[in-house]
Amino acid sequence: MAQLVFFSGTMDCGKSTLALQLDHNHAARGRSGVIFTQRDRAGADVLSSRLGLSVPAVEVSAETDFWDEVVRRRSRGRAVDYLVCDEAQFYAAEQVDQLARLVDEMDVDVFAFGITTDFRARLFPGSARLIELADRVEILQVPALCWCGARATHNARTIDGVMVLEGEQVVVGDVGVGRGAVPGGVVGYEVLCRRHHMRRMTATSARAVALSQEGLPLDVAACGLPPRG
Ligand SMILES: Nc1ncnc2c1ncn2[C@@H]1O[C@H](COP(=O)(O)OP(=O)(O)O)[C@@H](O)[C@H]1O
Ligand SMILES: Cc1cn([C@H]2C[C@H](O)[C@@H](COP(=O)(O)O)O2)c(=O)[nH]c1=O
Repeated sequence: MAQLVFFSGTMDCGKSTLALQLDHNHAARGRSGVIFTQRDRAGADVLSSRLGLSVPAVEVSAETDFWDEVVRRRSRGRAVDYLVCDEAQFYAAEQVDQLARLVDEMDVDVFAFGITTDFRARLFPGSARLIELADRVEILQVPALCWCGARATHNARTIDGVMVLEGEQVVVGDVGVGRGAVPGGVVGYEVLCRRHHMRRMTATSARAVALSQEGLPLDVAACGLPPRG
């Protein structure tokens, strides 16, 4: 029986890499799939992983109807056994409904990949609907890490290096500083554990605190402050 599976996590935890691996393994067994993505950092019509692999993909827009996409391909005689759907956090709730319908009524496996929450720790619409509808939500096995060494569970946005909690929900960018831009400055992202997301403590700000405490009779290492680098 086909399934709707949501592989979820923070930025930079290996989702796109896993998407490419799943596609490879299913294709190797003669199954026929279609790869979709939206707003990949590498540009339109491509699914890219930070490990260096990228493949052509169908760009999802607000007009995309997944049901129609599959019907069109099948009516041309092409098999569609599964869909790989990357950056699914950006999909509309109705598009996730279409994916669930494809699983139930056309027996198409859907493997969706996306970040759960935005920089304010609020669910994206696509992720919220996937959590509501998926047969399974899978958390990736190799965790991305916060600067303190704990598993990263949240995504922080920085503008000119400073963590922010205001702004548009969608700003394409990468972990690290300086790979996206908004009118107010240069956007970066950093993955953090919940404790440090709630304290607005990025690696940079934690290092600044550590420096300001230098010379105090405090065991800084015991406080879990980040290494200098
Ligand atoms: N140079 C590298 N060597 C080994 N692993 C790397 C390297 N660069 C990135 N990675 C791995 O790739 C992961 C990011 O993969 P990617 O699929 O692009 O993430 P996501 O789609 O979740 O944002 C990192 O968590 C890390 O494990
Ligand atoms: C937290 C957050 C992220 N984004 C964007 C930034 C990236 O372009 C993607 C996530 O891609 P990844 O392959 O998982 O790294 O989402 C955003 O638009 N808004 C946010 O709040």
